[in-house]
Formats: sequence, C-alpha cells, structure tokens
Amino acid sequence: MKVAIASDHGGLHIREEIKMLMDELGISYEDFGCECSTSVDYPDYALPVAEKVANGEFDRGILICGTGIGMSIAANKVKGIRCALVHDMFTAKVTREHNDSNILAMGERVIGAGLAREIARIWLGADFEGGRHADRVKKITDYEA
Ligand SMILES: O=C(CO)[C@H](O)[C@H](O)[C@H](O)COP(=O)(O)O
Repeated sequence: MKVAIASDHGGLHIREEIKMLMDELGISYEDFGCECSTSVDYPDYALPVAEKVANGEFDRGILICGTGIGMSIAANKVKGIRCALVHDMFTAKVTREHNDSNILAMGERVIGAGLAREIARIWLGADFEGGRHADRVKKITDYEA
C-alpha cells in the first residue's frame, strides 16, 4: 500500500507521529507537506493529495489540519474520494469496512497524537466488506459520474 500524507500548520505534530507509525508498519508513503510552521491554506494540501489518490498514484491518503474539517471538505470535492473525518477508533474501523474510505482526515486541535496514531493504525489495517456496502458506495460513484 502507498499512502500520500499531508497537513497544514495545524497538523504538523500528528503528521510526524503517523509517519513514524507507517515506518514501524513498513507502509510506503510520501509526505506532501506542509514544510513550515507558518500559516498555510489547507486546500493547497488536501486537493493534490486527493487527486493523487483519485488517479491511482497512491492507494490511500491521510490529511491533518486543526479540526480535520477543512481537509475533509476539500478532499471530498475530488471525484472518487471518500474522505472520512475520524476522531475515534470505532469509526476508524467502520469507515473502511462500510464506506471504503480512501482518505483519513484528523484534527490535531481535537485529539492527541496517541489517539491519532491508534486511529491511523486501525484505518490502515481495516478492509472494505463489500456486499450491501458496495451497493451503497456505488450509488455515490454513480452520482459522481
Ligand atoms: O480548516 C480548518 C478548520 O476546519 C483547519 O482546522 C485549519 O487548520 C484551521 O482553520 C487553521 O486555523 P488558523 O487559525 O489559521 O491556524
């Protein structure tokens, strides 16, 4: 699995934590910034990552900002993206199993690095169940088309 990861200035610390986790898990990733701790605009990071996942260059994406909301709103504008904003471990699992989410968004001003790490670990390891959930996801992709 190849993961594209990015954050704005509000998500720098969790981004580093998730990169350490992926190193430990042997998951290949590319970091698309931001490079600085000064203020940047989350769409400049969410949209390129979402496009790289949508076009198949990467299998999954992880986006972090202050709340995760801006990143998720922007990413979900890209056709083919199902970005889930997650701040608990139950939802991390179910959004993979039921929604086949291909981008995970989290907010560093909402949860700590330890919980973010567990959420990412669960989300990266969970599989789509298909079946009735595939019919529901297809209704979304049909609408997009
Ligand atoms: O988009 C967001 C809010 O939904 C993100 O949390 C941003 O990180 C946040 O808006 C940045 O705020 P700042 O006051 O410019 O640091």
